[in-house]
Amino acid sequence: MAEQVDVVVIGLGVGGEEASGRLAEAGLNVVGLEPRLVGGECPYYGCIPSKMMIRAANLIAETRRVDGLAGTATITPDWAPVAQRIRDEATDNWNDQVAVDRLVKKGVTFVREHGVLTGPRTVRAGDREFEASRGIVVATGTVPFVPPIEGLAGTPFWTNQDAIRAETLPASLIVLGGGAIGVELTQVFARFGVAVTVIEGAERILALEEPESGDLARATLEKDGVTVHTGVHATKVAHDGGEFTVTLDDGNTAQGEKLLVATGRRVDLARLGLDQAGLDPAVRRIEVDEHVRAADGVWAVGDVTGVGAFTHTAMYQANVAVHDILGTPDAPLASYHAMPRVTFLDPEIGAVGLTEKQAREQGLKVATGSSQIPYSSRGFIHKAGNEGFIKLVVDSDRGVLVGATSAGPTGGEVLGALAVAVHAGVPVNSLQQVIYAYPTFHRAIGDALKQL
Ligand SMILES: Cc1cc2nc3c(=O)[nH]c(=O)nc-3n(C[C@H](O)[C@H](O)[C@H](O)COP(=O)(O)OP(=O)(O)OC[C@H]3O[C@@H](n4cnc5c(N)ncnc54)[C@H](O)[C@@H]3O)c2cc1C
Ligand SMILES: NC(=O)c1ccc[n+]([C@@H]2O[C@H](COP(=O)([O-])OP(=O)(O)OC[C@H]3O[C@@H](n4cnc5c(N)ncnc54)[C@H](O)[C@@H]3O)[C@@H](O)[C@H]2O)c1
Repeated sequence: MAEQVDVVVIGLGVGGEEASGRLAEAGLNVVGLEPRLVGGECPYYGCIPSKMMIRAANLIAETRRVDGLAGTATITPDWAPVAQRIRDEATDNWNDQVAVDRLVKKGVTFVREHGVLTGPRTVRAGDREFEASRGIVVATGTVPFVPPIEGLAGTPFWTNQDAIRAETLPASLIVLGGGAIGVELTQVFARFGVAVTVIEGAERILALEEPESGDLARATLEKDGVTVHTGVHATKVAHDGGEFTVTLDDGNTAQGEKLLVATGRRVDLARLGLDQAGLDPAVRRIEVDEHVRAADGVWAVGDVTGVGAFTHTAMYQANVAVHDILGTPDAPLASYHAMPRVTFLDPEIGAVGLTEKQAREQGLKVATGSSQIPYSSRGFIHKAGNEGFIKLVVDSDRGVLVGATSAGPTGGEVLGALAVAVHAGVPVNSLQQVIYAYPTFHRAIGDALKQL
């Protein structure tokens, strides 16, 4: 007999944890299913441990900038405190008891099982079955996409999970894929002395961002001693027990003690039973409407929806789902026109909304303005490590920003102002009247606006 509940949440990563906890706190009878770690990818293998690694790597780089600005400094990089901090402070050695307790305290019935839809409102979890009167929230995230390259399957390649777990570092590393995961981890390992080679199939790394961002990221990594191949594909991977050899379609080869595959993510819906809820199990993402509804009585949140694979997106969609399920009057509707993202390189590369190319492809009449951080007063003062730029993308017909990039020492923080402008459609002539404090990095926004 199916147990009667209000809501079943399948997958308790960032999105599912937020949705289930909030719904339970609102008084609903909520079951949360998670076979692995409550919290998902972000706290255990993603955002948090990777940003701890980045913090450490940036300290090394910043120490190396002391010479000539503040005296002399030497640093001997040591991975041990980073690996230890990831175990002690980020992941509790990959133990989620604290997260489980927090969720249960909010009133969620936690079941450590894989969930399978068995009908429009029913979910099987191990030997239990639940019938959800209000509905089901699918928050099952993604898994690494491993491309079908000859020889790759069966080799001991790393995914992000292995990279985050590393207790010792290899002498050399090949990184397949120059997206967010690839470039962030590349810079970390390079700054700790690993000889890193990046292989990216697209013409630039950070291929979906402005070309200026990819060029800056490449220059930055090369300054850290990284070898970057772009516009080339791996055709073959071999592992001889000690070393990987990757053959490229331009005839070159790359060698490394480890190989990190960071070629994107994919949904893993094969065993979810989506067809039982009237959804196509072969989809590459679960499409949702502005209420994040996927079907009658089914909501989907987070990476599984394919709308920007970010923790902030999962939280945002969870909030929309919670209000819709609770029937809140004037519930918020999902809109992604001001999607922010920050690649935590040094310099940080933040962006919001459309790139110039995307805006043109949408048929907008586009104007752009840009400024260079090193030529701003604050950039001049900062000196070593001051690389970066602001780029604004304007819909000239409406006179509003539709996209922007902010790269620099605090590029992700400066992005906040631009995200507000794109989100709220603040008129450009109003942005031009803002008093930008002197001498801040964000004052470079004012310089870029002068070009419009
Ligand atoms: C290295 C790395 C760095 C990142 N850095 C950032 C960053 O700095 N900022 C940022 O915003 N984002 C970052 N991300 C992305 C971020 O981690 C994801 O966007 C976020 O985790 C998505 O949350 P989610 O809830 O959709 O999915 P997930 O966190 O993937 O959680 C999904 C959960 O569902 C479970 N599940 C799957 N199938 C079932 C089933 N059938 N039944 C029950 N449970 C199931 C899984 O076990 C998993 O725990 C990073 C990702 C990586 C890999
Ligand atoms: N700072 C952040 O917010 C952050 C950090 C890390 C990850 N993430 C999220 O995680 C997601 C996954 O990250 P990711 O870096 O794996 O994916 P991605 O989609 O960002 O980048 C994958 C890259 O691999 C390349 N690629 C694919 N197949 C290839 C092949 N066979 N050979 C060479 N290159 C190939 C693609 O062209 C692409 O540039 C991102 O989309 C992002 O949303 C976010």
